[in-house]
Amino acid sequence: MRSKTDAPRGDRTSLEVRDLTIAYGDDTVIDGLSWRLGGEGSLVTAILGPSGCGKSTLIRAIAGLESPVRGTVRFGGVDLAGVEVHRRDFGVVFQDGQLFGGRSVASNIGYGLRMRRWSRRAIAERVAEMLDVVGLTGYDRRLVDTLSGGQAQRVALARALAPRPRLLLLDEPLAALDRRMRDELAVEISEIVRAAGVPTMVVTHDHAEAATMADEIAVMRDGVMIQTDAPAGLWRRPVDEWTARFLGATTVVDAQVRSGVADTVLGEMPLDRPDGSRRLGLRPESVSIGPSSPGTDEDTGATATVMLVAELPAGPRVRIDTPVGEIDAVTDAAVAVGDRVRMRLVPERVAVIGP
Ligand SMILES: Nc1ncnc2c1ncn2[C@@H]1O[C@H](COP(=O)(O)OP(=O)(O)OP(=O)(O)O)[C@@H](O)[C@H]1O
Repeated sequence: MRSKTDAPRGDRTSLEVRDLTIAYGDDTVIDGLSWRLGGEGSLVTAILGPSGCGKSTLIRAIAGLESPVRGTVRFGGVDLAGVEVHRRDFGVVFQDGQLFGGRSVASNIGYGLRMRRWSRRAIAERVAEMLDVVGLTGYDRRLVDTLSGGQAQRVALARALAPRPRLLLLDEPLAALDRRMRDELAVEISEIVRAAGVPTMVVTHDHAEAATMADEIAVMRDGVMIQTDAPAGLWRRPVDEWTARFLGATTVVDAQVRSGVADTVLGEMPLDRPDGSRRLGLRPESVSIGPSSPGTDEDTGATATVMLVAELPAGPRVRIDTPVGEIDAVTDAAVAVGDRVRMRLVPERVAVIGP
């Protein structure tokens, strides 16, 4: 699909906000945020956070679409205050693409190039190249109004990347698409921006989407960056209970760590942490159940009763009654409602909460 790649431009770590404060009237949405985009080796950063936490506000402020009450947005060390949106050299894609209706695909993709006064020939070449990159070769004359949602977002991405921006800002680019198209396009966007070598910030509230696209995820809550980490680090070591639950932990249990073993009411698991108290975040995949061995399992207390069995595409999901209440778990064994079962914690699927 792609024939050429663009040379990386700009310093990957050079977008930075300092003491950024944004308000709508009396409502301060971001209050003194200092944050830098992109850790070492990271090209794509996802901002993940619940609805209303200020993700779009942040990306709009970086794009120059919101004016800070206080603080700065800097790129490459340069304060962008007073630098107009189109002079920031950032590509932006919104949820609904915001294509220019009544115009062709080629006209949309060439927009930023005409603004920059590229020659007609250079524009035609770049548009053809971008159509190839986003898999829409042959669509140049199509009116954008006739495109599917997925095609329209591809055109929006091509339009944003055509002028070779130094930063790409994606605000919920897949939110308006159906699940299958989202999954497909998340992979494609990730491949395209990596081939282009453009540092990218993508706002989403979908965990899977964030993990698919990004090397690094920043969790935002009430205008504050709570934790920034690679996806695996985030799932396994959330900084606090709120983050663990936001990332999908449905149950939080206390554990006593002694000599590399964490002991909980749901059973034990190896844990390479100093002796002491810990809290563990569990999602359904963190607990696996199997047949109980009467007499032995009962001693450890790690038994439960099956309340419900749901046959999901990824395998059976069970609801079990445990000493900490009803929780969801997974199983490979054939179990039925009412069965007494043994619980096993799956260490690599358990979130260890805290620094
Ligand atoms: N133009 C505006 N005028 C007034 N309030 C606004 C405006 N835009 C956003 N807000 C408010 O600011 C807060 C943060 O909104 P923002 O859109 O940045 O959140 P978000 O994290 O992107 O949410 P979502 O995931 O739902 O898009 C919300 O309370 C929202 O109602």
